[in-house]
Amino acid sequence: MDAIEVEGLEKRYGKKVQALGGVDLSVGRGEVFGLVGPNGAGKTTLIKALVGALRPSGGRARVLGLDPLKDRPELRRRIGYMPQSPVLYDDLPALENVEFFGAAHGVRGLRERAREALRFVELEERANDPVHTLSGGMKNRVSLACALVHRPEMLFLDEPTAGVDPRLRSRFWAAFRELARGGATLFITTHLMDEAILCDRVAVLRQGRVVVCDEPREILQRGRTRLLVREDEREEERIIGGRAEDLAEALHAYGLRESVSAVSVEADSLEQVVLSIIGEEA
Ligand SMILES: Nc1ncnc2c1ncn2[C@@H]1O[C@H](COP(=O)(O)OP(=O)(O)OP(=O)(O)O)[C@@H](O)[C@H]1O
Repeated sequence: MDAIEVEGLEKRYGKKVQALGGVDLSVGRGEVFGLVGPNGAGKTTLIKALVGALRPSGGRARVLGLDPLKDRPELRRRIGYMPQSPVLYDDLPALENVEFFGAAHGVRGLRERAREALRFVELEERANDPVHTLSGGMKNRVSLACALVHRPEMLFLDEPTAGVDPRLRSRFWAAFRELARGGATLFITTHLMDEAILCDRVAVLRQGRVVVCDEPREILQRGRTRLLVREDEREEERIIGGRAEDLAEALHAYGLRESVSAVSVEADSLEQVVLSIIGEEA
């Protein structure tokens, strides 16, 4: 059984807004799964539906084999959820915030486990500082510690690195990979394609529908490659497909003649490919 199974999931807000228009996707156990898409595409709505924080208007969702609404108490014990904006008690020390979440999950050996979670996000030395004295990035790290204090099998992270500096971002991603190596499944929304590329698979959501769901390198192959060849005094530019085979085929024509003095290749980035997919769909 997959960690997440979603079929035809719909969510309407009132009569006008259809936030999810029939989402189908599945996420395997131990996978690091990325969800990308423009503002308002429905990413947060989908996460909320999966953690049992809202009632879908239609379709079906299973997380760890459970119904997010009917089985919410059990689901909450087994998943961690880091919402888009940290929900923390500003006046309480970082450690007590983590303990609060741990206590809600009935964690045993609470103090030690909360310390361990803060150590994991490298904030142990700020454990006793009130949250309002921490920087934005540090608050995000406390929020991540709160989401994983009960060692969940599955983590939902809604833009966990928004407003986080590049060094800290790479630390977060190292932490995500470590959790996945330990067997956890991660479901992460992001706007950053250099993060999406680190996921095992990525779904692109647009206007409440999944338009692509694949491994990043497969998505990249949908892009275009710009080939520039200088031969004698002439420079020739060709646009070819994004697969390695497309490049080989295009180069056959030149046979690496000595007169070919320079070849340069520019492949679309994941961001360009995703933007063109979103554009095509529009
Ligand atoms: N509580 C709500 N009531 C009414 N409309 C809502 C509500 N929450 C979200 N929406 C609408 O649903 C759509 C999807 O919103 P959602 O927050 O899921 O998008 P998102 O992909 O997470 O966006 P972002 O990248 O900006 O965080 C948007 O049109 C949004 O305005």
